[in-house]
Amino acid sequence: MSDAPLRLEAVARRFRTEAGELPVLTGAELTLAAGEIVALVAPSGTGKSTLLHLAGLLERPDAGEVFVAGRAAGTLSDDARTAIRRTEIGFVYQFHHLLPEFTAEENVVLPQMANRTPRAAAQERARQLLASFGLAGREHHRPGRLSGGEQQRVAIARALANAPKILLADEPTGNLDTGTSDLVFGELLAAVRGQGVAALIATHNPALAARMDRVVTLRDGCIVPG
Ligand SMILES: Nc1ncnc2c1ncn2[C@@H]1O[C@H](COP(=O)(O)OP(=O)(O)OP(=O)(O)O)[C@@H](O)[C@H]1O
Repeated sequence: MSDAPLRLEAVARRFRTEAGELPVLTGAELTLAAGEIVALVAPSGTGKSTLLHLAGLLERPDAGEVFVAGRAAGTLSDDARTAIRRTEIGFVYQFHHLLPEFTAEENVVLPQMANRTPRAAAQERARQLLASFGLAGREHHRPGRLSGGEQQRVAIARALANAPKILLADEPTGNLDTGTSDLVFGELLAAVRGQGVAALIATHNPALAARMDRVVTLRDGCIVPG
């Protein structure tokens, strides 16, 4: 399935530490089908964030290959990888990483303008996305004036702003209380399903993982069914 949105082929990554070489990933294989939502559930320190960084072209593997929409990323220049990241991939982190001096709307507009969307169209999409997350009327609030759940909703809207094919999320509701986490996570899943985005979502929460299409884990640096 060469045109799957995301495919990892024998991906390996090791780090040099004071204690010696640490082989974190040793041959990770994963294919995300179009619109498929996969939970990545694995103990702390087994390489979930490392895997997401490689899948998102933020880092390069020591061996193996990452394919985005069938295109091998390894041979591409950093600029070409940045362009793919901007157009094809959305990221959500545990902490929202919103720009504090910009409003909610501007935080969703900026990645679109970086992608050459005209401002008016970007604003329209930002308003629609924010409204779909229940944030109508709060578009002009800065992150500091929003609750934790609202901030995370803005971060999800921002990740979806450029209509990516792939969403990568690292504990996207991990800093919220249980009730808010359940709500925001449900909204994230609904948005991802509604837009047909393929998603790889790391979580420690088995109840959240059970709401996805498939669960995988990491064992000895490889991806296995969870
Ligand atoms: N840049 C780095 N240099 C050295 N070691 C690193 C580096 N990045 C990650 N590691 C190590 O690689 C291992 C995997 O880290 P990673 O952050 O991918 O795990 P994780 O499964 O996401 O953990 P958590 O659930 O705690 O976030 C850890 O032992 C970590 O200390």
